[in-house]
Amino acid sequence: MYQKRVKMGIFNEAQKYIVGGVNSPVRAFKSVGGEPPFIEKGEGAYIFDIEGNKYLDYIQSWGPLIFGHCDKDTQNAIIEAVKKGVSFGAPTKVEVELAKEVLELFPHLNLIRFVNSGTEATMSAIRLARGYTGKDDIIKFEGCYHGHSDSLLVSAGSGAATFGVPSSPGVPADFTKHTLLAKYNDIESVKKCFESGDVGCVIIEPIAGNMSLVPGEKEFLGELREICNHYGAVLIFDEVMSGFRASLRGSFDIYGIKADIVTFGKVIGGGMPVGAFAGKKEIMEKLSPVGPVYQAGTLSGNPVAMSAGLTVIKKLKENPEIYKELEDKAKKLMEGFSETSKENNIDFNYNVIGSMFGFFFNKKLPKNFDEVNESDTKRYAKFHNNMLKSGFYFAPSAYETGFICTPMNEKDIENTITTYSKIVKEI
Ligand SMILES: Cc1ncc(COP(=O)(O)O)c(C=O)c1O
Ligand SMILES: N[C@H](C=O)CCC(=O)O
Repeated sequence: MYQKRVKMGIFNEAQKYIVGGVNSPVRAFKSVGGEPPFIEKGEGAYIFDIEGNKYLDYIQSWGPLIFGHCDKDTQNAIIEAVKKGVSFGAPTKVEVELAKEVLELFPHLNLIRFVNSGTEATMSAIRLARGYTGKDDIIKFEGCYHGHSDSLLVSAGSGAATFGVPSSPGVPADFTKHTLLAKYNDIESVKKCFESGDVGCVIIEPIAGNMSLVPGEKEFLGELREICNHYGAVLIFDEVMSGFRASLRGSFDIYGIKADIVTFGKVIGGGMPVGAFAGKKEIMEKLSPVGPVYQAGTLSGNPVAMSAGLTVIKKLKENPEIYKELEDKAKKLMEGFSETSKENNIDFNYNVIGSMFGFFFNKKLPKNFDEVNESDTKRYAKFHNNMLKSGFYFAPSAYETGFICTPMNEKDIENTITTYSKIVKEI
């Protein structure tokens, strides 16, 4: 496992050329301290850094790699696609195949558009919803993260929460005055927003994975659907993270609630840069070139990314039993952590949904962002450092979700629990 971190100075070197040494803030380890390992390769459940250290990887590229690193089927699909050419900027058959495979799963989603990231998917979905309803105001929820587009970077979770800049400088107040903020799992706060603005759309992570893991309550999400119907607002479920992760059909399998638009990313691209948004025909047909709402992308529907995504989605559809297996492993991990914490008088609470897990050093199980913020993030930092030193790679922020992949076995989970019981006195 972990040997030692030889100081190669690559992080210093990186900071000379790349802002903060990283290309996405949370990777810089600022909230947990220390230096990020630079990763050389992955293999199944494990990653290896450039100093030869091996880590059991509970991040899995922030969710996409449900079959772990270097899954042979995904790799082969990518290799075969690359052999034919990496990009054409023209339609390809594989886009149609992936679209069919995805839409087949959701009776309420008729058309899809592929983009290159989750950020693009949510940003475009919002534009479409505004174009469709003709109303500018949107409701978003505190602690939910939908990528970094201007109107959604308000009281956001994930890296924005980690770095204490939930509403970013550089976003003009004029751009965010149409973003109304509601409290997660609190329908009264939603009603107030509807009464105070001209709301055309509501965007939510039905299973919030960017303030650690906080699931929406079924009754709350049902009421949200009703209130959107009442006001003629478009309901967008952001399932960039939970899609094909929480279960095969994401929140739809769990709550049975039909959003008007659903955004996808991560798993749908098998680790390649992909996002997508899908919705009801009458809404999606407002999108260019059929309708007037403009949206485009030079590399959108990239054949290499589509081939990776197609392979992963087909594999998941053929093996739906894996979700139960992944959930059992996640539960085992969290129960083990919980018992150890209890024995050591440490406040600990957790959530598990499918292959996703989130835990809080907190007396109670949080239901919204305010309650998440009551968690002990200093203790999380110590947890993170000690586990990393022992060869276990957890998210470098208390505001992120953890992921189980299929190559993780019982022994991996047991080793993680045993290691936690060894380091628990240090936190
Ligand atoms: C729920 C959710 N929406 C949107 C995004 C943005 O996706 P991306 O980082 O691919 O732009 C993320 C992750 O970052 C996410 O977790
Ligand atoms: N929470 C984010 C994605 O889900 C973390 C990834 C990133 O911002 O780099």
